[in-house]
Amino acid sequence: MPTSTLIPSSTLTLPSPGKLNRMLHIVGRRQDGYHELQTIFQFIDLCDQLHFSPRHDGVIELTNAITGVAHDDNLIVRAARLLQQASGTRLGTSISIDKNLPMGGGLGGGSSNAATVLMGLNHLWKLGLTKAELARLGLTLGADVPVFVHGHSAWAEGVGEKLTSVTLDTPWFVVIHPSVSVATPAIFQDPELTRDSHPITMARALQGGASEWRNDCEATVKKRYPPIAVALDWLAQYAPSRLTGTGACLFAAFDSQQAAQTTVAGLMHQQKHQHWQAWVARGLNASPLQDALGC
Ligand SMILES: C[C@](O)(CO)[C@H](O)COP(=O)(O)OP(=O)(O)OC[C@H]1O[C@@H](n2ccc(N)nc2=O)[C@H](O)[C@@H]1O
Ligand SMILES: Nc1ncnc2c1ncn2[C@@H]1O[C@H](COP(=O)(O)OP(=O)(O)OP(=O)(O)O)[C@@H](O)[C@H]1O
Repeated sequence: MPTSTLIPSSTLTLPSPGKLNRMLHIVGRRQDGYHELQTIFQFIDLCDQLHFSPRHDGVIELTNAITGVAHDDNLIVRAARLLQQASGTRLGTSISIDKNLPMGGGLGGGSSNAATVLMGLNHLWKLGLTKAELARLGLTLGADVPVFVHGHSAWAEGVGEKLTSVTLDTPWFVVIHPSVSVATPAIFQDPELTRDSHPITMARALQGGASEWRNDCEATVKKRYPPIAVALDWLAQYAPSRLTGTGACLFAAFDSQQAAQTTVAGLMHQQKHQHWQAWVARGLNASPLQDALGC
């Protein structure tokens, strides 16, 4: 690429955090097949990093491919093109990514990348769209995009787009990926999935607290993916363990960083689980993306 197509001195690096569903109830199914949820989202400090270089020539390109995702299907490219079309800007961008979040892991990595692109390019291209407008655009890319635009821990209803900010405890989490890949659509299509949980109020959900929280996808995911059941049981020896989204990642909350690190260190010594990935991550109420953009 000739360097003259880049706009000088305007490169930007922004974080793209993961999320956990601290609880997830499925309370119904819509005509279009999507499910009505009640969930509590919390961000974690495990992040991808996106690097943006705006361009004069209108081209949108991701300069380093993500294995297994075609360039034009990548949510990064799709989000940038969507915003370009919606705003009518003639600017483009080159984007590169440092990928740290496991794909298809229930941490919302693809959705978070899309939200970081919408927020980052709205800023770099000086478009002036509101968060509500960006969230509406983002929802067409994935049900989890709006919460990453919203940028605060939230109680969510609908398919996850009706958001109310909440303030949660911010424990240290152990997050485990038991190295299996879960297909989200297959879980939501499973006839045995619990999809008739009684709706509860936000106040009741928050009062219930961590020990009461459950994920309605867990039974179906455990049945279809036995290694996830093994990992949930392993982690439950140390603290109540739960699935995030439709998995494959699962997590447990600890009071201190050291307690979480000791648990991960114990896991690393177990030969039979060495193929699992594990992280210690801090729960956050404000998204690092909002902090980076100062909003
Ligand atoms: C389960 C969660 O991770 C909870 O945060 C999300 O709701 C999933 O969000 P996502 O990965 O952004 O999901 P999408 O890419 O929008 O949808 C993937 C597929 O999951 C199913 N799906 C997703 C969300 C939802 N509320 N109901 C559904 O039935 C649909 O079959 C859809 O085709
Ligand atoms: N930039 C991207 N990063 C990750 N996955 C992407 C991206 N673009 C497209 N995808 C596709 O989206 C799928 C889901 O990715 P993602 O990491 O968001 O899943 P997830 O963590 O399970 O999300 P959720 O919790 O929202 O279900 C991937 O398997 C991949 O095929």
